[in-house]
Amino acid sequence: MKEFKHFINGEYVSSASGKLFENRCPVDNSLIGKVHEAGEAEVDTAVRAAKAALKGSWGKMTQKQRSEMLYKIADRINERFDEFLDAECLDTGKPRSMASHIDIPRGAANFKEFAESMSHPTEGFRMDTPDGAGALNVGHRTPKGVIAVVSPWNLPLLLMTFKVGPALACGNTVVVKPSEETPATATLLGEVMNECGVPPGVFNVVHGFGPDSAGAFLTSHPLVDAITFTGETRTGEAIMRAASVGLRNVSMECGGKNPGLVFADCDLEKAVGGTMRSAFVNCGQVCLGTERVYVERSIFDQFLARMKEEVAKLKLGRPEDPEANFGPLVSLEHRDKVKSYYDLAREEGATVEIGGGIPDMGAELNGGAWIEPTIWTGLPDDARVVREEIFGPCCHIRPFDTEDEAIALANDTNYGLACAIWTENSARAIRVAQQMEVGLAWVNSWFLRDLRTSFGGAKQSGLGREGGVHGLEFYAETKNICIKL
Ligand SMILES: NC(=O)C1=CN([C@@H]2O[C@H](COP(=O)(O)OP(=O)(O)OC[C@H]3O[C@@H](n4cnc5c(N)ncnc54)[C@H](O)[C@@H]3O)[C@@H](O)[C@H]2O)C=CC1
Ligand SMILES: O=C(O)/C=C/C=C(\O)C(=O)O
Repeated sequence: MKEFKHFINGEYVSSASGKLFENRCPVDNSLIGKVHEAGEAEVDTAVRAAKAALKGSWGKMTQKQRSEMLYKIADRINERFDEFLDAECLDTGKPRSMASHIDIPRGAANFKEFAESMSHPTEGFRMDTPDGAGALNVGHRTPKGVIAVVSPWNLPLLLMTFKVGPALACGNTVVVKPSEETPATATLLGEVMNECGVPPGVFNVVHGFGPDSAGAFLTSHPLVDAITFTGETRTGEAIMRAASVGLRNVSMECGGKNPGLVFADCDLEKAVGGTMRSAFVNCGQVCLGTERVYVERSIFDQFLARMKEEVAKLKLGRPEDPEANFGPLVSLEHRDKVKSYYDLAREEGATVEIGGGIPDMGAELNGGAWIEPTIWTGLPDDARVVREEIFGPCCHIRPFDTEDEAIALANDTNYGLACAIWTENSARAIRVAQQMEVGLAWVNSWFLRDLRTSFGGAKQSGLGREGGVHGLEFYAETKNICIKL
């Protein structure tokens, strides 16, 4: 049986308390291994190691040397691709076909893409002074310090490295608290760090839960300088409260209840294909996923019929099944949550167009966290199923009559992460995208990611932007140096 230890100061260490928790595979609920749960002592050791590393050889490296190290990390992840793939698929149950195209390549790319972050030009202004000699203002960046990275289970390696990459590129050190559901790839990354010569203390991992556990101990640790988080909005609020002590900076990518807007002038097959992906890929466990679909009335029946045809074709199966494109949810606990929304949808008056239950996967897999991909129609706009993030393979499809109505419906939410607009009319696409209250508006696409672009949410979907140079605002401290001439 596997044992997942903390990675602190370049070494794998157990918890002094001897506390362990189980890590189970959602495919069949089999036991993968036991995970050490960090107490305050391990978190403190990790944070202090990270603090000390800032002053060691890491802190003295040039930007070029750090970039070279990040390239090496990316290359090493790619060399150990299959180990990362196995670990991610075992923890999450997701199809290998998906993880090998998205999770692991992006996990590596996140180090390469952000390697040069700090070399982005800083601002400079010459100013006049009364004596006529003038002064020069030069922006100067320094690392922020120890960054706490609290990451979720849906795209474990991808979302963790999306934070670790730029944090290291900017010269910080990190303490990662991966989700308790998915400890494997963060643990494996420790080996890669050592193989690439990353100095001890630069990258640390502590395992455990949120409240009264590693997550809370880490985010309230006074030597943590900033916290980056991806997960549920309510967890984000708890972390902000912890960060308010000592006025630490936070970057938050939180929940979504993202709309898809399908206009009659769309390319129907593109819209169906894109909406299928946005609602059902990764079993609907993507914060950017579409859970509300608004379709212009004249094509509503046709669109719905095509979606049902495509859902019926989804092939549920084990990660290694080459035909399977749909895995289980991450855990039985999360399955219970999603299933409770399936039940609620019926109570709220939905028509279940397809799915709505737990599939019979056969004796070997029935213990797993399987759930049917589901489409509903007929719910009122104030139904909880239409308003709350479910984070499962489901969507509600509703007709609209005018562009203004579609925009109003789409924006009628506390969230504001992403949207997908389907139309072949470019003027409409731009007009609608500009009015969407979101951080990410996709037109005739979804989850198409250029890592140089800004990433983050509006309203209760997040705080701040990461990605490209936008991450510099968070991962680096900018100081203005004013030189009197
Ligand atoms: N990418 C996203 O936007 C994600 C959204 N979710 C949403 O959140 C719901 C709940 O899933 P969870 O895994 O429970 O998400 P969560 O937001 O509770 O967990 C995310 C991370 O935060 C940590 N955490 C939890 N409470 C904490 C606290 N008080 N202080 C510090 N760290 C804390 C967790 O251990 C985990 O590492 C899902 O059903 C889904 O709706 C979940 C995962 C990812
Ligand atoms: O492409 C990214 O950087 C992130 C994608 C997905 C999420 O953020 C998420 O599901 O949380």
